[in-house]
Amino acid sequence: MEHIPAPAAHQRQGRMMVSGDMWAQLGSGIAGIMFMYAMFQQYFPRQLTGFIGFYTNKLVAFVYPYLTISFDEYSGDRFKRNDVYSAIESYLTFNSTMSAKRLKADIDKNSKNFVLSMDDNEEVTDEFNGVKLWWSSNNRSTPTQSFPFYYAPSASERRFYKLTFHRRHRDLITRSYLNHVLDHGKAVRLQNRQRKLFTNNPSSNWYGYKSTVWNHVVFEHPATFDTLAMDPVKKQDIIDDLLTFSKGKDYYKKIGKAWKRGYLLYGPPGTGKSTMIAAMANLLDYDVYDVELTAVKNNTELRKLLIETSSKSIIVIEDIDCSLDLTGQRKKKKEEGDDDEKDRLPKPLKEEAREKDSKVTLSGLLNFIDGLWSACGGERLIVFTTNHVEKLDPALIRKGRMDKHIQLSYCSYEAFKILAKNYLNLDSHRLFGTIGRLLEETNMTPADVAECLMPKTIGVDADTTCLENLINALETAKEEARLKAEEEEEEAKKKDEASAKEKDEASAKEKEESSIKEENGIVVQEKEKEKETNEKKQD
Ligand SMILES: Nc1ncnc2c1ncn2[C@@H]1O[C@H](COP(=O)(O)OP(=O)(O)OP(=O)(O)O)[C@@H](O)[C@H]1O
Ligand SMILES: [Mg+2]
Repeated sequence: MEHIPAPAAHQRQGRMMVSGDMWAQLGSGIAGIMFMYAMFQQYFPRQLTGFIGFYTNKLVAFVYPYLTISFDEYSGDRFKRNDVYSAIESYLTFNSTMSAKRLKADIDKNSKNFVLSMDDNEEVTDEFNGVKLWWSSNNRSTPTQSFPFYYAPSASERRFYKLTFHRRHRDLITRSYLNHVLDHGKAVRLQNRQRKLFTNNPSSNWYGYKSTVWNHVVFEHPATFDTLAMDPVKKQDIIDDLLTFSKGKDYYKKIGKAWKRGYLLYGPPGTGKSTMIAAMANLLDYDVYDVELTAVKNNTELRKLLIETSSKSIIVIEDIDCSLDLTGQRKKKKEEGDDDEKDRLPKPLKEEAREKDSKVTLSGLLNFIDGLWSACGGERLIVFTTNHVEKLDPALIRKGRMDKHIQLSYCSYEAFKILAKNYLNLDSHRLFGTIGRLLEETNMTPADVAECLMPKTIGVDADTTCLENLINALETAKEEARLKAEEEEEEAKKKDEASAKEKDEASAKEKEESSIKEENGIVVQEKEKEKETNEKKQD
C-alpha cells in the first residue's frame, strides 16, 4: 500500500478543496450574472437596454473579427416564404450532407431517393475561393406576450440561417459568394422539386399565419406529347414552339418582350385540351396554376394571384367563355337579370350575393395577361381553353396576348393510330382500313375513341373486340349524324315554308288593306264632291 506523507496528503486535500471552492464560486458567479441579466431585461427601460446592447455589439465587433449575416425563413409580411432562404436551404442540402452530424430527410420529386438536409441548430463549413465560411441553422423565439390567447407555437419560432465569415472577405462574400449560393441553390431546387398543381384559394382564406393564395398538390398527370392523339405535324409544331420558348430567355430580353407566351386551345369537349396542358407541363417540367376565375372577386385579387406565381409555370384558365361574361353587352344583360333576382332577397342575403359576385372585368383579365405586372418572374405560359372560340372577345385572343391558337378537333386516322398504339399496343390491324374510312365520314372525339379502345375483357382476341366496338360506335354515330342532318334539313325546310307562308299572308293582307284604303279614298272623294255641289246649290 502506498504511504502518503502527511504534508503531501494535506497539500493534495487542500488542492482539492481549492478546486471544489473554485467551481462553487464559478457556479454562483454564473448564476449571479444570469440573475442580473434577467433583472436587467425585465426592469431596465427598453430604450436603455437597446442603447447598452448597441454599444456592447460595437465593442464585440471591435475585438471579434467575424461578420454574420442572417437569412430569415419568413421576412416582411411573413406570408410568403423567403426565396433566398429556400435557395440557401437547397444549397446547403447539397453541401451539408458530407459534414453535418444531424440531418433531416425528405423525399425527392420521383419519390425514389432521399434528400438530406441540415437539421436545426447545426453548423457546417463551406469554402469559396480559398475562404472559409460557416453556415448555421437557427431558431429565434419571439413569444407573443401581449395576446397569450393568440399564442401559436409555430408562429413564435422563426427559423433562420446564419452565415459567418472574416470581415476582411466582406466584398468577396457579399458580391460573389452570395450570388453563387443563390444560383446553385436554385439549380438544386429545380432538380429536386416536386412539380405542383396549384389552384387559387378563395380570398376569404388569404389572411392569417402562413396562409397562401394558392393551394397545391403534387402534379402527377402522366400525359405526354407521345400519348397525345393528334396530327403529328401539328404536334411537332407545338413541341418546337414550346421548346423554343423555354430556351428563349436571351431572345426575349433582346427584343424587349416579357418572357411569356399565350396559348389558346379550342375545340369540342373531349378533344384533349386539358390533356395537352398536362403534356406541356411534363415536356417543360413546369408547375401548373389552375385559376378558378369565379372565385376571384376583383381585378386586384387577380393581380395578387399573378404575383404569387413562380416562374417556370403554366397559368391555366379553363373554359374561359363560361368563367366570366367577358363581353360588355352580355355582362350588362346578366347584371340586369341578376339584380332583379337579388332584389327579391332579404337585405343581408342581398349584400352577400353581391359580395360573392366576381367583379373581374375584361380589362382586368387583359392586364393579367399582358399588363406591366405580367412580366414579373418570367418564363410563364398562359393557357386559355374554350369550347366556343367565337364567343370570346377578339381583344382577348388577339396575337400578342394569345400568341398561338391551337384547334383540337375530332379524331383523325393519324390520331386514332396513336390511340391504338397507346391503348392496345397495335401498329396495324386488318380493321384499321374500315376505321380510317369511318373516321373520315363521321365526327368522333378522341375521348370517345379512347373509351372504345379501353379493353373491357381479358379475352384471347381482346384487340379485335375493341376495334369492332369502335367500328360499331362509329357506325352508330354516323347513323345518328345522318338522322340529325335529316331532321335539321326537315326543320329548315319547315321553317322556310313557314316563313314563305308568313310572307304570302303578309303581302295578301297588305293588298287587302290597300284596296280598303283605296275604296275608302273613293268614298271620301265622292262625299267631298257631293258636299261641294250642295254648297254651290245653296250659294
Ligand atoms: N387528343 C387526345 N389524345 C389522347 N387522349 C385524349 C385526347 N383527347 C381526349 N383524350 C382522352 O379523353 C379524356 C378527356 O380529354 P380532355 O379532358 O383533355 O378533354 P377536353 O378537351 O379538355 O374536354 P373539355 O372541353 O370537356 O374540358 C382524357 O382523359 C384523355 O384520356
Ligand atoms: Mg378540359
